[in-house]
Amino acid sequence: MAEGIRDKVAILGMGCSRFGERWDCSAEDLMVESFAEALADAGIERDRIDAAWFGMSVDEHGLGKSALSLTTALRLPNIAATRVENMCASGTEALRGAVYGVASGAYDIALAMGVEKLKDTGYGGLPERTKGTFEDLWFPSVTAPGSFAQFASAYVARHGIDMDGLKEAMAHVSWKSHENGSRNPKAHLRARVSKEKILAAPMIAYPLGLYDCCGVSDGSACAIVTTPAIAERLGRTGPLVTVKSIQLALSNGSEVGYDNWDGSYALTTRLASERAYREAGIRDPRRELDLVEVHDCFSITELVTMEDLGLAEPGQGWRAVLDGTFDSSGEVPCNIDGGLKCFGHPIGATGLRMAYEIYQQLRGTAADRQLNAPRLGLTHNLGGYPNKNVCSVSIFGTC
Ligand SMILES: CC(=O)CC(=O)SCCNC(=O)CCNC(=O)[C@H](O)C(C)(C)COP(=O)(O)OP(=O)(O)OC[C@H]1O[C@@H](n2cnc3c(N)ncnc32)[C@H](O)[C@@H]1OP(=O)(O)O
Repeated sequence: MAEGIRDKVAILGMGCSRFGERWDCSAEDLMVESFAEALADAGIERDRIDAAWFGMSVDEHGLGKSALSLTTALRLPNIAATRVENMCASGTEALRGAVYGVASGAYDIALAMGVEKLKDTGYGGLPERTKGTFEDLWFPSVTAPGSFAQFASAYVARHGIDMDGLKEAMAHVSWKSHENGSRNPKAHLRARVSKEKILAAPMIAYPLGLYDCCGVSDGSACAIVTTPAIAERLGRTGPLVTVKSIQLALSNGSEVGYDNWDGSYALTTRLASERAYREAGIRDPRRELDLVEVHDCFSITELVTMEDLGLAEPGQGWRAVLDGTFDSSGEVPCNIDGGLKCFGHPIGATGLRMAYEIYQQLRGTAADRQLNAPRLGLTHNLGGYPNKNVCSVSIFGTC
């Protein structure tokens, strides 16, 4: 029976670029920025890295879908490197490759890098033609805000609450993200915004207004991983952060193909989190998890995800949000770094950016955002649309 990866791999170093509108930088510059931080944090030279995984989602490369853009940008020493793509879970997919490579014993030290340079492409949530570097990207009939907005209408229909009540809870989610983002020097959108302003904002896709949407950002994040024994031999100081679980669940068509999914929740989040909790040995996530970083591409996604992860009862997530359960001072702080909403959402970097925040928090290096001695944190990505998606759930800990 497969025994999983629990505690077989430790994070030796992590880095994250500043996110935002980085017109002055190339994707290579962004990768060098996060890689330099991760190397310094790991305390190793680049030639100690045995293998690399590279997550990127939107852009086609002139070099095909290889990882050459990574190995040339970082001048990696002719090692094995693989590009992976799994929508918004691409960064976590890169981390999964690196962690599994080390856990299998094939490599001592591996790198996971995620990057996306979205602003240059014109990518965004509105329905229009966008430009890739080499290929036009064209979403003629569906947009991300339009698709995720349907979570909200399905949620009110299923749970019999009114849309005004739900909008208030969604405004709380966005208000919290802006509060958290304002304390993060690497975040893209750092302005604090009142709930009144959030509720009065222009509509993007009913009922999602401007502040219910994540930003469109450039950025990169990376991790260098190894075994706990090698980390110790390398003289790693401070709390050792290990990977407790990484699980993925992908839609198989049942949401759209059968009639028992009503659109008010993400089936894959429920499946991936059940598996992740089992692998990590977690029985009561709300009590055991000290913080979570979830895929708040839209405020309603965060709210629904709290229920799908078992952090709120079905139909009660909106109340828990309004009670402050997921605020920075709440029972389970969520998206303490600003989340996709305010840190930004350069798609291939997002999963690793979330891991970066958990890593900082567990090591006690999160500066103004530091929580009181957290020991266990979770990251969650939902790529694609509610009716057909890739979900990843990862758990990291120091215990
Ligand atoms: C992809 C998957 O697999 C799954 C997913 O994650 S789905 C999510 C994918 N990502 C998206 O859909 C992105 C959604 N967001 C957007 O498209 C855009 O932010 C938007 C359409 C909501 C607004 O874009 P826009 O109207 O072109 O705004 P833009 O011209 O860039 O900026 C105007 C101002 O609003 C601000 N702004 C832009 N987006 C903002 C946002 N989401 N929240 C707060 N402020 C925002 C800008 O900072 C700017 O402020 P200043 O005037 O003070 O400089």
